[in-house]
Parts: sequence; structure tokens; C-alpha cells
Amino acid sequence: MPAVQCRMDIFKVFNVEAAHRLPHVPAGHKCSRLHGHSFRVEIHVSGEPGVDTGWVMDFADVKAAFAPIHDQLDHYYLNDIEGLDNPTSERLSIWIWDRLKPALPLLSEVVVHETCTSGCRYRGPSVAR
Ligand SMILES: Nc1nc2c(c(=O)[nH]1)N=C([C@H](O)[C@H](O)COP(=O)(O)OP(=O)(O)OP(=O)(O)O)CN2
Ligand SMILES: [Zn+2]
Repeated sequence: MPAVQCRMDIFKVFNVEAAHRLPHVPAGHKCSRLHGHSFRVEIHVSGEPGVDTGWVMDFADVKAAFAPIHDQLDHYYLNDIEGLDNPTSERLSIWIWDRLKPALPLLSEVVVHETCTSGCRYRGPSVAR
């Protein structure tokens, strides 16, 4: 009998206060104006819990990996940040993934909640065929 596989997804949630505007929306669109959000960012990590630790990885290590990214975003005007000149939820998810993945190889998903009712879920680049 093969050992039971127990792949799990763990996550940690971070708050990012930031301002932005969307430069490519049609004239008169509300998001062309400068405004701010309390972004909620979920960082998901997938793997098998260790036999002894009982965890996929320590939540504190997820927090430590995300800290430099949080520092670059929190209380900033996102459009000023390199690579975020058009800071949609989609672009922000990719931006976070690209910077976090090297430090967090088990990263499986980045979720950006821009408001209580809208956001983006990104699971990394599609595999080229
Ligand atoms: N696909 C996307 N659409 C929109 C984005 C985005 O990043 N990706 N962003 C915005 C705006 O930045 C806006 O702040 C959020 O839009 P919206 O959900 O319409 O905000 P509301 O709070 O007004 O939504 P309710 O309908 O009142 O819940 C727009 N679109
Ligand atoms: Zn917005």
C-alpha cells in the first residue's frame, strides 16, 4: 500500500494600505481618479505536512518571506513602484508572485482582495506546451 498523500494548502493574510489610479480605463471611469484601498493579500503555500512538525511550513516563515514585499507596498502610491504603473488587482497579483516565489518555493497562490467584493486569484504562470 502506498503511503497516504496529504497535500495541503496553508495561507496567511496581510493588509496593505495603498493608493492607486488606473491610467488605462476609459475617460470618466471612477478608477481613473486617485483613490485608496485596504488591500487584503492572501499568500498560499502548498505541500505535505512534515511527519514531526505537523505543518507544511511555519506561518512565521511565510510572514518573514512576505515582509520585504509588504514594506515596498504598504502606505505607498502603487503607480510609482517599478512594474506597477497600471496597478490592477491582476497586475499586483503577478507582481507579488514574481517577487515572492524565489523566497517561497512552495508558493501556490496569491489572492489580492482590492475591496470587500472584488479581487484576483493567481496561481502562477501557465505551463508552456
Ligand atoms: N478586473 C479589474 N477590474 C477593476 C479593477 C481591477 O483591478 N481589475 N480595479 C478597479 C478599481 O480599482 C476599483 O477600486 C475597484 O472596483 P469595484 O469593484 O468596481 O469597486 P466598488 O467598491 O465600487 O465596487 P461595488 O460594486 O460597490 O462592490 C475597477 N475594476
Ligand atoms: Zn482601486
